Amino acid sequence: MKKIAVLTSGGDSPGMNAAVRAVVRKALFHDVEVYGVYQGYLGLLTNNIKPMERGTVGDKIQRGGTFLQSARCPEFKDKEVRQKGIDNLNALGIEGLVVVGGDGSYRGAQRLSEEGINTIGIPGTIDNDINGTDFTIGFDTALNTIIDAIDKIRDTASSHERTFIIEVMGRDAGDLALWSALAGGAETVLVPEHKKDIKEVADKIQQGIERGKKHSIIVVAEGVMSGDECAEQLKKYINVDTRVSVLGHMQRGGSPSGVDRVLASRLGAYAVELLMEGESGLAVGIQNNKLTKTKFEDIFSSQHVLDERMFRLTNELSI
Ligand SMILES: Nc1ncnc2c1ncn2[C@@H]1O[C@H](COP(=O)(O)OP(=O)(O)OP(=O)(O)O)[C@@H](O)[C@H]1O
Ligand SMILES: O=P(O)(O)OC[C@H]1O[C@](O)(CO)[C@@H](O)[C@@H]1O
Ligand SMILES: [Mg+2]
Repeated sequence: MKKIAVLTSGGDSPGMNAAVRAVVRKALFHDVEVYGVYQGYLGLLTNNIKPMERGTVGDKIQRGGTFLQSARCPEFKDKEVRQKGIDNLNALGIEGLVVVGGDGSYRGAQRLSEEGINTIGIPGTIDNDINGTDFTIGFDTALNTIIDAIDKIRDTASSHERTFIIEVMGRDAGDLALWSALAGGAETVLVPEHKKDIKEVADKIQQGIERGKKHSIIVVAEGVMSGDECAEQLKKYINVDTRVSVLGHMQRGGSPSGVDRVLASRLGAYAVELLMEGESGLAVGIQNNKLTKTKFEDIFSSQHVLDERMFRLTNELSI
């Protein structure tokens, strides 16, 4: 393998730059040429592909976002459209591709691998919703951003004896909501994986007030309902002063944590090693602190599941 390329795709996540840096530096270390594809799969189609040197990824490890930029490119699901991207890679003599992204990006990577480009996925999403890895790059940073917000909101919630509803990201996956609720000491967490009766939530808050609690914090994943809707529903059962905080895209930004930088560096280098060994159609990950590789078909064979023990623990500790 003499030439490879790397791209970032889907929602950006802190640590994507560190992953790209690792891919570039590891490849150059082994005298493999590296290209950067800008704007994810869209850049493959528009031929926005440029050679990268060691210096291209200098001063990037600490930066949030992705300097390669990202895109949602729905037309990439079309085989004929994808062929244009494959032709662009072939024209440059690029034999291997590293895709840093989430589950949707992996679908595209799987197709490319079936259609003749050796492709390896790296899990880069704040959602932590990918099978085959305990953690995705960006989850730890986003989690800490949310915890910081919860801690600050708790101060003002307590001063004013208010119930705060904090809406966090997660359309289908409750990991960010669950982990932040546990770490932030929230009273209740609402995740897409579990239906929860709002009356039960209201009863719990009422019991807390009766025990002398000065504030309550509810973390709701956006996929369950909006923070405003949650407040509306709560009002049907309990008369408390509520406020809603929607954390939004701030959760996706910021300098990556040490954990995310190290994870990104390890996974980026491992992806290059696998390409050099002629591997394709799989994604790298970390399980029990060991680097692992999993075929895309195995990753997609089951749904990502929430840690049920952690879910129960969060409820037990917040009573
Ligand atoms: N079935 C598919 N076939 C080919 N390409 C796909 C497919 N699904 C998604 N993609 C490509 O992957 C891109 C990213 O997917 P998506 O928007 O779902 O984000 P993601 O990678 O899951 O990241 P995140 O969930 O963190 O935002 C899509 O815009 C599209 O270009
Ligand atoms: O930036 P966009 O396209 O609005 O996407 C937001 C979504 O992306 C994610 O951050 C990552 O998939 C989700 O948690 C969120 O719902
Ligand atoms: Mg996704």
